[in-house]
Amino acid sequence: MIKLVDGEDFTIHILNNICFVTFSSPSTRNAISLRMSAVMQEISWKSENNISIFEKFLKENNCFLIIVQSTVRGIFSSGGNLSDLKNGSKELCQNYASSIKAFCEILHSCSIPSVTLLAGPAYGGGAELALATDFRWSIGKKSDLHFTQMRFGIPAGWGGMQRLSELCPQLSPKKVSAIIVAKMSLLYDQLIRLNLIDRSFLNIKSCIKALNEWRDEIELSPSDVRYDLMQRHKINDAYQLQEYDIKIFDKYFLNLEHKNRIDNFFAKRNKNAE
Ligand SMILES: CC[C@@H](C(=O)O)C(=O)SCCNC(=O)CCNC(=O)[C@H](O)C(C)(C)COP(=O)(O)OP(=O)(O)OC[C@H]1O[C@@H](n2cnc3c(N)ncnc32)[C@H](O)[C@@H]1OP(=O)(O)O
Repeated sequence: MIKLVDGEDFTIHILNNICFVTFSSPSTRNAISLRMSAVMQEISWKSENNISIFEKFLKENNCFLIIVQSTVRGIFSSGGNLSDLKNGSKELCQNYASSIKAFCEILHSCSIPSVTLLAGPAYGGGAELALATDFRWSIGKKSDLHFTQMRFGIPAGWGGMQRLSELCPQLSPKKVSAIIVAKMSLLYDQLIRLNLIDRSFLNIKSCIKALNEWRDEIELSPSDVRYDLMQRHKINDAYQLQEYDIKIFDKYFLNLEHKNRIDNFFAKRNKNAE
């Protein structure tokens, strides 16, 4: 196991090519503290070569998947740490939201698939954190997202409003504003209907099994094709994306690896038929 962050309530480590971002603060129901945001700021800061400490860590340790999870039973996160925000001065809290936002930005913009494991509800900024990853998998059916920010008189500040429209085109910017203004919740069944929850599991064991299978499939894929495919999301223009897809298909079609894999397919089939 290789660790990047090793706090009592917030850790980031890589095990078997999977990076686990883990929140473990039962006493605050996994509220995101000022200290956690300071760590996020440090690891999200991009140096001269435009790569953050977090991305460097992922790259150097050949990470295939990023998992964001909670070890606190029954909840993903209660969002911003309200005690810290109540007691902290404006100066102390000035980088709080932008640091968490920068970390969320890396989760969905980096070239490694990311998934949040939800085994309970998320509130306010916790819901935004859950929206930062590419996928959301639910363990059980209690993974509701509660947009409670307006209870405290603020809009969502960690990129969650844009992410909602991005992940779910039927949630127009106007609909998202209405959700936030009215402190609405998106309950499990709605999240399924909106495709905001991608998979559901009865228990953690079956979820971990699926994660490991996913990891294995990624490892089995040819690394150069995988690399090229995982750059697609950086292209926003539809025409340029079409051109890119044609280019990478032509690059690999009937090359040695492609031919070998076809040979292996037939060899395996013939062996099974014997
Ligand atoms: C700036 C951030 C902002 C954003 O940008 O979006 C936000 O995130 S605003 C915060 C949004 N969060 C919420 O609206 C959730 C607030 N909390 C609750 O509604 C409830 O605590 C809960 C999460 C539904 C859990 O309820 P329950 O299981 O009944 O536990 P308790 O209420 O008794 O809480 C236990 C313990 O945890 C502390 N706690 C809970 N949430 C937070 C929080 N967000 N920040 C700090 N501490 C939190 C709570 O005070 C209790 O502590 P003790 O009283 O010391 O036991």
